[in-house]
Amino acid sequence: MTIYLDSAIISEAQTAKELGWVKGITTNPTLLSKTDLPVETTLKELAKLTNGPVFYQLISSELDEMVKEGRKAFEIIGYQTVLKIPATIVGFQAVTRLSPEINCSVTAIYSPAQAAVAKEAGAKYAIAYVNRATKLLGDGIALVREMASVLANSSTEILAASIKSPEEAAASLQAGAHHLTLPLSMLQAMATDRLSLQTVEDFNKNGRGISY
Ligand SMILES: O=C[C@H](O)COP(=O)(O)O
Repeated sequence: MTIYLDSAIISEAQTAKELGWVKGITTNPTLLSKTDLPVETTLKELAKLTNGPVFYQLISSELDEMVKEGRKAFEIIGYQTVLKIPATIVGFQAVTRLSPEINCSVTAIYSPAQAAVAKEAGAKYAIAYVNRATKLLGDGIALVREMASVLANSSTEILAASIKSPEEAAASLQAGAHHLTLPLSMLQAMATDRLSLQTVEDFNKNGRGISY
């Protein structure tokens, strides 16, 4: 299992790096629009702040343009590149073209059938937007479970995105997601429990330890 930061803000990537257990960064066009830096600069800086993958989502919608954009992203980010390619007919064509040379994910999957196509196209990751699916379809966790069933025994891994609570993050993993991507606030929330803080306070109040 791997947990990624879902952000294009450099200071957030720095904070996530300092957390130590965040293993990569996912972006999308909306997240990239939240910084004034040129996209190329942002992607290069994000890549410096993680040893893991940096996900870049293609914005072109025509096949040859998508292939060009994907190769350009690889030139900018390098070996850490994972392309996010939308789950559309042309998107799956682009995955088929690009996956032999660059790691690809299929993003915005809303059905187990699309997950099956992502696998056949050669995607390394199938991305489920859990909370959006709950809002649009009724049960985003069920979508992850159905995708896990379809992708069992394949090398295509499920990345759960659009997570709005620690409970939703844990439920996604229980349903079969291999990885999570979360905004910084959600990463911090996942690591925090009021009872843990209370318990530690109880131990430390009258407790003893080594001098250093
Ligand atoms: O790109 C993936 C994001 O995790 C989607 O999250 P969102 O539903 O909050 O936009």
